[in-house]
Order: sequence, then structure tokens, then C-alpha cells
Amino acid sequence: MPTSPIITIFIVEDNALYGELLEYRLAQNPDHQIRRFTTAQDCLACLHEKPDLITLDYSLPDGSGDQVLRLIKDRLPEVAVIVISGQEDVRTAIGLLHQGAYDYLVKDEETLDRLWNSVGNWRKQLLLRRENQRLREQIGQQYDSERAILGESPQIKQLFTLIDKAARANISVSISGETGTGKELVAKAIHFRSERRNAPFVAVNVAAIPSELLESELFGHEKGAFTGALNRRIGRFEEANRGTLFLDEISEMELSLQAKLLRVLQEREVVRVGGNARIPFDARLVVATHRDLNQRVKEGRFREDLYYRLLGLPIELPPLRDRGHDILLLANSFLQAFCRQNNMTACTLSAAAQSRLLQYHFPGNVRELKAVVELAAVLAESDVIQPQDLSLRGERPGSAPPELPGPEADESLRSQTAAIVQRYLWLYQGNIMEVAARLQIGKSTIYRMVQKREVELPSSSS
Ligand SMILES: Nc1ncnc2c1ncn2[C@@H]1O[C@H](COP(=O)(O)OP(=O)(O)OP(=O)(O)O)[C@@H](O)[C@H]1O
Repeated sequence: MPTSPIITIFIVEDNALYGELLEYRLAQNPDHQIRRFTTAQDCLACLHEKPDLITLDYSLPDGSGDQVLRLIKDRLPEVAVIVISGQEDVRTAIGLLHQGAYDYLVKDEETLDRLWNSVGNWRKQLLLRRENQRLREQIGQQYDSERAILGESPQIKQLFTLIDKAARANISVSISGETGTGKELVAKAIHFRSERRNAPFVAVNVAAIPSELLESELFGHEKGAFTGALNRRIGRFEEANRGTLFLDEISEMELSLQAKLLRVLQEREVVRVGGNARIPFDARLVVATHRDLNQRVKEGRFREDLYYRLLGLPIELPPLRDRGHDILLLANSFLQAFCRQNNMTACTLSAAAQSRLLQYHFPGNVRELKAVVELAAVLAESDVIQPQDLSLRGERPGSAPPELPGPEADESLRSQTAAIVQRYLWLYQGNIMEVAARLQIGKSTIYRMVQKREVELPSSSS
């Protein structure tokens, strides 16, 4: 069964004593967050808080039950309204149920128990609905994740093998790789291929959450645990129970929280902030970082004991620039999808645009490639994308690298080499070390070519 949800209940009752009785009974479930109102107006003014359930006294001083019910349902069609009335009138009851009330209770000595049962039944239905919705989303994601990781390079084939191994074993996984290389995609693929696939995949970006809130985000908190903790909140560990918890940018976690995380992992139990109960959890941890975690340990910024606990099966994602022809495979797939989604004629990449993509260094990796080809599809004058349509980082859209000589040009090896080196110098902003590494030639060869004026350093390089 999924985790019990925290639900917000509004009690609308003008009789203060009776309202208190209702609250007392419903508050016996600590997952009920209750607010009480004595007039319809006050309740209506707070509907933006989106309560999950409202108990509504039929005879309020400022509105009859059916009017108030209509106003509530107009604004919040999803909310469950239980009408509580002093009169036993079957026709009124039927009318209210037709109008969308969830239940109709008459005030007598059994009302509190009947209310308790009614809310209990509604909770069960809610849980089933949410579970149903989650499973549907999950199936969609599973389907996506099976097709999502594209690539045929040896590095990506090796990655598929590791994903399968990770999916079969129940161990922690640590994924490293530059930004945009697909770390979250890999974490999802592991989850959806593992036996945990029917339980939740929960992702938390450690760097995106202010450090003072991260502890309660991960472990949850009890009502009143700190200023602003108005309600009890279930943490991400509990949410991911029986599934996978993906902690992205783990290297950014503060040392004090690292110590708490280590304890949680050792004891396989969480304690909500401000609480005492030890809540066991069973979630597989997958962590990711774009930094060298080992280096962070050496610098004293990441705990060594936590590092070893999280390391598990390490998976390193290669940067896109090292995946050879996968660049074009991905580019074409992104282009096709984009044109289809936007009802555009299918775009293709000209040979020159392809070669430009193959030579670019893609600091933002696959994410950048996707953005670049999508923008190119929009900018292109025709359905064939040209090099000048590709806005690569650090360049103005429209500026293009020096072209390689065509077949009619001087074909001596020396001039061909010079043209290639010139193009790479342009692509890597005159970084001779980088160009030498990429082309696998000595840097002294490049310096010699510069000296002999066979090539020129781009004006922006120093
Ligand atoms: N091999 C791939 N095939 C298809 N799409 C990919 C591939 N790798 C990454 N993507 C896409 O690239 C984008 C970035 O991927 P993802 O968010 O997984 O990267 P990341 O490494 O987790 O990034 P960050 O370090 O910024 O968190 C997503 O849209 C993802 O679907």
C-alpha cells in the first residue's frame, strides 16, 4: 500500500462546541490537518488552501447547505464534502448527493462515529485513486525509459550492460558524469528494469534545496518541529519506500547532514525532524554527481565513510563529445521528435551541419545538443539545417567554423592537414593543448604550423 497521505480537512460548523467535538474526533488520526470555520464566508475565503475534505453544517448563519456546497464545488470540484445536518430529510439528502456531496450525516449521538467511518472510507478510495494514478504515470515513464537512452557507441553499449547488472542486484549505485550526460535517465532506467519498478522512483536534487530545508525534505518532519512546520510532512525516504531514491548532486550536501544520512543508511531507519518514532525504510539509493567525489573526500568536503557507503556500483557516463557518431543519432532523434510535436515538416541536417556538430565539444552534453537542434529547427530557412543555424555556446549564431577544402581544392596532405588544424583551432578557441589531444598530434607540430603561418590562432585566443 502507498504511504498514508496527509490530508487537510476544513470543518464548517457555527456551533462552537459541536465544531470542537468534530475536530477532536477527526484529530485522532495524526495525518489529518484540521482547520475550523464558523461561517460559510470564512471557509470560502480559504478555499485557495485546497482542502481535501470539508465537513459542512447544513444550516449556517450566512448560507444554506446547498448554496454553500455549490459554491465550493464550483471552485474545487475534486474536494469531498460531507454535509452534516440537524434534520432528517431524505429529499434534501438526495438533492445534496446529486449536487456532488460525498456523504450526508444527520446530527445524533452516532454522528461522530459515522463521520469517522465516512472519512475512513473516503481515505481508502483516495489512496486507491492516487495509487492508480501513480501506477499509470509509472507505466508511462517505464515505457519512456525503455526507449529513452539512445546510443550505439561502445561506451553506451557498456553502459547498458552496467544498467542491467545494477538492475538485477539490490545495491547502491553512484553515477558520475558531466552535466547533461544523462545521469537521471540512467537512474530511472535502473529503477524501471529492477524488481522495484512498481514502487515509486523519487528524485531529489540536493543542490536545488536550501540546506536548512534539506533534512526535513529527506526525512520529513512533525507538526511544529520548527517555525513554519504547520503540518506533519512525510520525507522523501518514506515516499520512496520499496522503490528507488535518486539523490542528484550529492556532493553538494553539507557535512552535518552527511553525518545524519550516514546514520540513516546504517540503521535503515529514519526519524522525522521533531519526532521520536523510528520509521524503517527499504529504498535503493542511487546517487549522482558531476564532481569528482573522491577529490571532495580528499578536500575534506565529503565524508569518507559515507563515500564508501554510497559508492556501490559506480557508473561513469562519458561526455557526449567522446561518443562519436551517437551525436548524430541523438541529434536526428531529437529533431524528429521536435518536428513531430510541433507539427513541422521533418527537418534534416546538412552534411556541413553534421560535421559541425561532430566537432563541437558540447560542454552541456546531451541537454545542450537537444536545445541546439531544436532551436536550429526553428531558425532554419528550410527543412535542411545548415551550420549557421546551429547556435553553439561561445559563438554568435551564424558564425561558422572555417570550412574544410572541397575535392576541387589543393589536395596536398600538408594543406589538408592545415585546414583540419585550422578548423579545430577555431572550434576550441585556439586551445592548442586541446586541439593536439583531439587530433592526436604533438602540440609542437601545431606551434610549428603557427610559426610558419600555415594556420592562424583565432583572434579571441591569447
Ligand atoms: N543517451 C541519451 N539518449 C536520449 N536522451 C538523453 C540521453 N542522455 C541524456 N538524454 C536527455 O538529455 C537531457 C539531460 O539528461 P539528464 O537530466 O538525465 O542529465 P543529468 O546528467 O542528470 O544532468 P544534470 O547533471 O544537469 O543533473 C534529458 O532531456 C535526457 O532525456
